[in-house]
Amino acid sequence: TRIYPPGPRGLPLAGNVLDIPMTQMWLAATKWAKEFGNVVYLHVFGLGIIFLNDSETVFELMDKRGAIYSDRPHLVMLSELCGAENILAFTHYGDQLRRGHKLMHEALHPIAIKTYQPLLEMESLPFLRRLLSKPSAYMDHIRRYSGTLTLNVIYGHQVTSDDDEFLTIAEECGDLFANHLTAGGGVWMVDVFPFLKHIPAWFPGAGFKRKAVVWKAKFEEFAEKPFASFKSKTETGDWPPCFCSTLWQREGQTVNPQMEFDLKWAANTMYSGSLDPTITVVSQFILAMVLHPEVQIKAQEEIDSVIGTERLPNLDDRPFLPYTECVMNECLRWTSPSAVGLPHRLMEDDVYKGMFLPKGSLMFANIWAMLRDEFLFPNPNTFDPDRYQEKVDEETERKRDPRGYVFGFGRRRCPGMHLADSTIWLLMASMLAALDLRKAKDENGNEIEPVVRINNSVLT
Ligand code: HEM
Repeated sequence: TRIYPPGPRGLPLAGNVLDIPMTQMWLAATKWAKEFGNVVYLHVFGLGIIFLNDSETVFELMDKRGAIYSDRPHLVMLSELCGAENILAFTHYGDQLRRGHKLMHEALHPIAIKTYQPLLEMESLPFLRRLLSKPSAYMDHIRRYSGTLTLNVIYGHQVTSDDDEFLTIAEECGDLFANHLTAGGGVWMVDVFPFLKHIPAWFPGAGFKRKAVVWKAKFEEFAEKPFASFKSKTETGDWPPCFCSTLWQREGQTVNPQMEFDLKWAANTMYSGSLDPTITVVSQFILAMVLHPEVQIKAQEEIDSVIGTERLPNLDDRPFLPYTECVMNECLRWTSPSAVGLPHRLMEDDVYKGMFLPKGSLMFANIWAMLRDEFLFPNPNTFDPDRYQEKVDEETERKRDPRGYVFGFGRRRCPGMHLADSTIWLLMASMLAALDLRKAKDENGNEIEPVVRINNSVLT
């Protein structure tokens, strides 16, 4: 007989459909972990949903057995009807993904991203200026910084105004994606009952189909327009160095339709994948600094003493600013930008420590719980950058680096992690060097206590 991993007992047929919350899923997952252990099994109408709650299990399965743990679930609404299947984060494990990964890897490996360093540094000053002129709109400034930078790095497109056409499309698509398409956890009725996709759009109750037509067109515009603008430059040869130009040039005269398709979607994937998490980490950093002025002062003193007050920090300064590094580590850990990552779909039946893991199951790595491991991170709910200064052996040092978790695992691990790491460090260090981040004040001059609310959708 097959022994499934333990988990909450569900309804006879529908399974755990009532147990799975649509928001803050990591909190429920962490509660189950305490009750049931490192591997927790749930199912919804027979579809396995498995949480892996500790790093050893995740590395054992998602890394070492990556050959069968690297697919993504097939979501009819998201992938088929809205056309997101070409965005590589949702692409099935196979040739298209491999080609896309190869392109992204060429542009995003640690040495390649050094070429973007001047660009990153160039954008920090206008960002700080905008922040100083209107601090309350900080989220808009971070979004604009991140969007501007990504458009430049990927398409060589210079943003010159706030109403830049491509920034606007990216905003619209980001909003569609987070607040409409995946708002209910990314799962639609048509995902549970795929035959519904055949009902005509005019049919009563087929509102999802009418929405999908509009959203698909928007996503295609998002992939098409910046790429078309890049392509128009290839005719004159007047192109700044960027992800697209580097790969286009490498192909010489022989850019075939497949390469063009791959490049277009890899570029779009990088653009859509980079915006949200970068914005999340930087806003979490601002929150942490506002709540912990003593940490902010300590980091500012370090920066002032190492590089002085005459210039902004740059990436070459990074190795000489160890405390600032600890602050960044703790920002990545404390409210984890990605709490359960993106689900990996198990491609074959598997057995782990005697437990049967059925083919087709969705595997979630409980990053939130791993970053709250009391052995690696004592008092895990406390924001404490000093924890990284404590001397530990090499293995613990490696294990307590949050980068080993927040970017996901195995063959689907985030290809943008080195770029994200540099971008975020530079933003944090520049803000520490130039600004004092403090609580907002009300009309009577009293400080407003920030409300800490982490409320991501089910996927993040
Ligand atoms: C702090 C910033 C970021 C965080 C925390 C983050 C986190 C993640 C996570 C957790 C995944 C899923 C990994 C898995 O399935 O195991 C992922 C996938 C991905 N990320 Fe990131 N990411 C960040 C920034 C970026 C940037 C800057 C880019 C591009 C330039 C990017 C591109 C991607 C892509 C393309 C995927 C899909 C990979 C695949 O499915 O094969 N990310 N990221």
